[in-house]
Order: sequence, then C-alpha cells, then structure tokens
Amino acid sequence: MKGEASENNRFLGTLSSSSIRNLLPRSMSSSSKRKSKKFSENTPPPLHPNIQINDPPLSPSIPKLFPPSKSFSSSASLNRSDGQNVQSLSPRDPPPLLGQVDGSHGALEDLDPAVKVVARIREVNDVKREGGDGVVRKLSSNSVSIGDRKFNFDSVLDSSSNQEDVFQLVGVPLVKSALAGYNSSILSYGETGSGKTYTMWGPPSAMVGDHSTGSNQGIVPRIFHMLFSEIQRQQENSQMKQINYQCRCSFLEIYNEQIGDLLDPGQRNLEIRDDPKNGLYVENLTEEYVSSYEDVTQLLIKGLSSRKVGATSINSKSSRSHIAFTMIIESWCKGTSSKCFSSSKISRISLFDLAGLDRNKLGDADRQIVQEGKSVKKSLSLLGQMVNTLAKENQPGKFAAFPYQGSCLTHLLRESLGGNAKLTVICCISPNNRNNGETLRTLRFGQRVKFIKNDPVINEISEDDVNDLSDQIRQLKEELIRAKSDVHNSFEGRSGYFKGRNVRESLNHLRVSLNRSLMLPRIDTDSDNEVNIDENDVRELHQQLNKLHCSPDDNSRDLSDNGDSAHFSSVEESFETDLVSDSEVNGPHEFESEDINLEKEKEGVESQDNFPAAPDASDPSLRTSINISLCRQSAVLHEPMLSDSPKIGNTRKSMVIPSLFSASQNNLSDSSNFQSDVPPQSLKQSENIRSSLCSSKVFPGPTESLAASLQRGLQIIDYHQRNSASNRSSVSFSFEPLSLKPCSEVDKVNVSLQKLAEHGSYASSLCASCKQKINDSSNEVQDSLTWVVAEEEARKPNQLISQVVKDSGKAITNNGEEKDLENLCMEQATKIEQLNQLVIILLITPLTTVIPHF
Ligand SMILES: Nc1ncnc2c1ncn2[C@@H]1O[C@H](COP(=O)(O)OP(=O)(O)OP(=O)(O)O)[C@@H](O)[C@H]1O
Repeated sequence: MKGEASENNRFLGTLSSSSIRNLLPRSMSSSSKRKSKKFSENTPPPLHPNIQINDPPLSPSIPKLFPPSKSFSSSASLNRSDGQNVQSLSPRDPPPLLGQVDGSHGALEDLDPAVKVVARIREVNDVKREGGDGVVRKLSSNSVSIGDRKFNFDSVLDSSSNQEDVFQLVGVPLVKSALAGYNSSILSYGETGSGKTYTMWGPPSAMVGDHSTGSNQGIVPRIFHMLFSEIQRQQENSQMKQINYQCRCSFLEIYNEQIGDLLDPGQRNLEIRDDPKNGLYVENLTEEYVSSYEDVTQLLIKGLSSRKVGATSINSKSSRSHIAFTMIIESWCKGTSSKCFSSSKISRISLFDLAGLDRNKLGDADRQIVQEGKSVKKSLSLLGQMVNTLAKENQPGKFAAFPYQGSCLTHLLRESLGGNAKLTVICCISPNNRNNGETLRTLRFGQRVKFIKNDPVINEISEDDVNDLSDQIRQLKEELIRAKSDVHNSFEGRSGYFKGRNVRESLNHLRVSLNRSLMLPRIDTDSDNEVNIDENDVRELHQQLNKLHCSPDDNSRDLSDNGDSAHFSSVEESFETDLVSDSEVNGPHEFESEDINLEKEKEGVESQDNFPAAPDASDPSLRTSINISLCRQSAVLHEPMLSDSPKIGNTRKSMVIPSLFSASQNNLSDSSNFQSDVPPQSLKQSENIRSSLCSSKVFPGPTESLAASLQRGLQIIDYHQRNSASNRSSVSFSFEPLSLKPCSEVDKVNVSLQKLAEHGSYASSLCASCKQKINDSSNEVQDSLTWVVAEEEARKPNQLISQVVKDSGKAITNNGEEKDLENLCMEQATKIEQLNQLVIILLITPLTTVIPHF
C-alpha cells in the first residue's frame, strides 16, 4: 500500500518550498474567501453596488430568456471548423480579437462550435516498454485511425503536438467564449496514463513561470494566464466604457463518489444542491476570489496537491479522483457618462480532469485501490450512458431522459453536457497497441459526444433587458393589485350580501335582490365583454337595499306599490333563481310555498320536519338585512301543486293574516273573541296554521313576515279569485228570509286587523301603509257588518226560527198546512245552521282542506 500523503504530494514534490511561498496569494485574504452557501458557482453573482437594480438578482436560468447575442464583430476570422486556423496564433501574439472592444460589452466573434471534440495522441514515454508500433495514427487534422477504423473529430493532435498547440486549439477559443459571456467547459477523457493530467495542468514544475511555446505548462494555467491578460488589456483600452470584472474559483474532487473540497481538504462529502432559485451548486464548497493569474496558480497548486493519486498498472502516479476547477467570471460595463451599468455578464469556466479507468487488475492491490477503481469505473460507466442518452436525444424522434443524479460526476456535468455551455472534450489516447480496447472506447466516447447538442447562450443582461423586466414586474404587480381589488369589491367581505364569483354575478345578485331589474340590466356572467360599472350606482343600490331592509314603512310602501311583484328573500331562499327571469322568481313559487305549508298543516305534519328551524325573530340581523347567498334551492320554490281548496265566490281567503301577529300574545287574545265561536276543530286547525307559519323559516322576522305574508296572502287571494271565477256560486246561501250575506274574508280579517291594530304594541309595529290599509278595510267592514250580525244570528237558530215562525204565524191561518209549513221551516232552519257552521269552518280551515260539496 502506498502512503496517501506521499502520493498526494507528488505535485508539490517538484516545487521548492520557496516557490510555494512565493506563490502564496498576496491578494488573498480571509475576506476574499467564502463558502458557497448562498452564492455558488452556479448562482448569479451578487449585483455590483454600482448597479442600480431594485429587483433581486436574476437566476442563472433567466439569461436563457434572451437569445444568444450575435452582436460580436471581429477583425479577424478564426474559422475553427477544421481546427487549423488557430494554430497561427500564439500566446506571445495575443489574438487581436480579444483586445478589441467595440460598441458592445466585450463583443467578440463567436465561431467556436457548441460541442467540440479533440483527440490527442500522447507521445511515447518509454519506447522500450510501450513499443510505439504506430497502430494509432493521425490521418488528417481531424481524423485518426486505429487499425482499420477511422474516427473524425473537430481536431486531432498527434504525439508531435505540444502544450501550446492544445492551448491554441482549445484554450484560446475558451477564453474568448468565457469573456463573451458563454459558459465554457473542458473535459479530458481517456484511459489511465493517456496524458489527461499532463494535458490539463502540465507538470507541477511548469505551473508557474514560463508560458512559452516550448513549456510543458498545461492548458489550464495557459488559459488563466491569457484570461487575466485579456481582462487587463480590455480595461486599459476601454476609453468609452468602464468594464469591471470579478472572478471567483472553486476546486473539488469526486473520490469514491464523495465530493471533497480541494481548497479546504478538511471538507468532505459535500452535497450537491439543485433548487429552482439557486440552480445547481455544491453546498459549502469554498470559493476564492481571484484577481490575477498568480491567484489562480496558487489555487491550482493547492488543489492539485490535495488530489488523491495512486498507482495503476500503467501510471504509477495515477489520479484516482475526478477533479473540477471552476471559475465564475462576472463583468459589468457602463459608459463613462452613464451612472448605471449598461450590461452585466456572468460566465462559468469548468475544467474537468477525469480519473483514468484501469481494467488491468494489480495483483497486490488492496481494498482501497479496488474501491477506488470500482468508483471510477461506475462513474465513467454512468458518464458513458449519459452521453449515449444525450446523443440519442439529438436524433429526430428520440428522447430519453437521463438521471443525472446517478453519480456526482454526471450531476455536476449536467450543464456542460447538453446544457447552456460550450463544451470541448479532449480524448487522450495512448500511441501504442497495448491498450487498443481502451483507445477504441475513448474514441467512441468522443464520437458520441459529437452528437450531443448543447445550447450555449451569452449570459448577459443589458440595461434594456432590466428595464423590460422591470416593466413586466410592474405590470404584473398592477394586475395583481387589480385582481385583489376585484375580489374585495365583490361585496362579500363586508356586508355578506353578495357572494358571487365575480363582479358580474354580484351585480346580478344585487339586481335581483332589489327586484330592480330595470335599474340594473341583466349581465351575462359568461360574457367576455367588459362590464362598466359606475361605483356610485352600485353604492346607491346598496343604500336602497339597506333602506328596504331597515325601514318597515318603506317595506310596506314597496309592497303596496308592487303588490304583485315584491320579492323578499329569506335565508333559505335559493338565489339560483337570479339566473332566471324575475317573473319566475316571484309569485307562483311563493304562493306554492304557502300552499305547501298549509297542506302540511292539514296533514298534521310539523312544518319543522320539512323546513329548517325557524330563525329567531328577535335576531336583529334578520330584521335589518336580507342575506342573499348561493344555496340549495328551497323546497318552497318547487313547481306549484294545486290543492283541493274550497272555492268561495268572490271572497278572499286571507285567514293566514292573523298568523302574522302570532308572535304577540295580545293578538291571540284579541282574536280569540272572534275565534271563540268557531268549532273547536276549526280553532285547532287555525292554531296549527299560526304555529306553522310562526315556525316557518319563510318569514324570518317580524318585518319580513309582515311584508311577505301580506304579499303572499294577496297572491293566494288572487290565485283563488282566478280559479273561482267560474265557480262563484258554488257556495251560496239562498235562504231568502234570513237575507244572509256572507261578507268577504278579507273584511273579516280586516276587522281582526283593526282590533289588533288598536292594540298598542301592534299599532306601533305596523307601517304606515299597513295602517292605512287596515283603516280602509275597516271602513269596508262597517258596510259589511251584516255578515257579522248574520253570523251572530246564525248562532241562535232556534230563536231565529221561532221568531220567523212567530212572525209568519200572524199571516198564516191555523189550518193543516200550517203545521207542514212549520216543519219545513224547522228543517230549513236546521240546514241554515249547518251551513253557517260550515261557512265558519271554511273561513278558518286551511285552503287545502277538502270541503264536501253541497
Ligand atoms: N504529450 C505528452 N508528452 C510528454 N509526456 C506525456 C504526455 N502525455 C502524458 N505524458 C506523461 O505520461 C505520464 C502519464 O500521464 P498522465 O499522468 O497525464 O496520464 P493520465 O491520463 O492523467 O493518467 P491517470 O488517469 O492515471 O491519472 C506522465 O508521466 C506524463 O508526464
């Protein structure tokens, strides 16, 4: 077993302690270090203090809203389709593109493909051991063959290529893209010992100092050297614009499927977080702000020295973990005359160096090495599956979702493979024939990657974009306020009168509840037309409604004025009727409800069995308001059922009216005078009627009961008038000598009303209209007292008959016929008495009582 510490220090071993000391970051301080709890590499940067944006920072996904910017211009062409032209550039002669700052923020031409695959054939390290039979050969600048198989890539570098070539081919475009605002990734892939680490980082000794063409410095340090050089140049050359940059870096490794922090080796087993707000990030991963190439080099040395290494069958210092170095670049640009930044960009550079797969088992490998190998194999296998899946997705008609979370590697590569990033895969292969199988796998992997479709965009937010977004936010806020206002204005919150779904329905509720269909035209609740509502009209209607509810005088006046259409809603009354015409709402339904009540009484069924408990008449809420709400349809509004009511010619069977005053014991006592002479059965029925009406919830309170009962009584009368028009003589009295004239029941009732009205409590409770009506009726009573007298006389049939006989005897001779006549008179008198009793019964008996015809 090899000592982990000694292996880990293989990178540092080649550096002197003084060199390390010199590489310590001068600008790095504790304040520059932070944990990515809130702002991770995947999260947007905190806005620069000079940026005047009130809204919170936008998430990384937001820049995707904007199409890729095509505003870049270039004075030189770097067509990389063949991967050859860039070789004319060198770090010593920086590409002119990068130094140019045109009218846009860091505008550069974008010619690099979204996914690029480069194959690099490592040079032979040990000719004796490796052979160098030339089985793997570069055929052209973008093709390679192994045996008789040929593979095409974006570029192919053979063993004669140096680190500078790789940088020009891969590094330079990456720096351009990153500064332009693209997320940019490099992934080095290949078997163990194929040169991945060498290509990416180079030998440790080459990390600092020499960036020359002949240097072995890897592509990563070259990239950051160029990056900071370019940033400095842009800032120096920008005369019309002020460009600020801010860079921060993190360095992690995936070892045995655990994420470790290479900048803080004590942190192990970090968690990947993925939430809609912050995107994908590694929780608590250290991020260091850097402002120079030296700062980055310090981090690279520190991180690489902490990486897990071990021996494989090919590489004695093999990397046993996947590592990822990430730099977040934020930039802000503004004109010198402007107070605000005109644009903001954020891009991410992700550099992945994978562990190599070793399929050759070491004979003396211990459990740790076996475990490392298994973890590497598993993660690389999942990566291969991921690439296969993404490659298939790009083919027409095929789509397959891949579970990125299957391994830490695939999870962290999610954005680089198939996401918002430019990706370059460097396929490192060995030059000899010994590992043909692994070389083939690597080349196939590279080929499949080429089928993946990435969607990189410039992550830039311009001032116009911010303004547009601010406008959108403002409009949405206004819509929200309007929506809330509409809800509050539906009246349901304060008074509880209206519980409509929206304003249209509420207005229809109001319209029907007021029975003022002319004042408020019916509104189609399903219509898309805009409803223009005058707030004053609504308020006025509200006041009228309250007035109707609160003023008994006004109530009765309305009743008298609209005797055939006044509509009172009760708590149980269905409001679904507002969807039908007013005529359907009124009249027949209420008449029928009364009829049902009376019929129930006749059958001796308690009204409470069919109606909910009667509300307390003393409840102020019932007297002062009429609650209208959507509820089940009450039974009282069902289709009318005509009863077998007696048909009395030209009379009004208004016996229910006394029940209006049943709440008053005085009323009962007053009316007892009238009822004392009726048969006990009739009295009982009348009492039942009163109790039924009292308990019925149709009339919730005194005021409503008075008004509604008056109205319903009138409707009942009207109904019977119509029905009895053709039967006016069905019940008639024709005993001429008695001159019996039955008066109308309403007169009788009016007598009762008058008596009751004379009582203080009732007189005070009656509205002016009702009092007037009672007075008018009492006058009629004066004219029809005959009926009352006749009634009194009818109670004394024997006396009456005797008097008749007595009076008749004076004119009739005392002969044989006299006795017959006397008997006939007695029979007639008996019949009259029966008829009078029946009349009384008829007047008191409910409408539904079946009366035998005579
Ligand atoms: N192009 C090259 N020129 C010269 N030497 C190279 C080149 N590529 C690789 N080497 C050497 O080959 C050896 C193995 O290379 P490297 O460690 O980079 O392989 P690797 O792919 O990273 O292996 P592992 O996956 O096991 O870590 C190293 O000693 C390295 O110096």
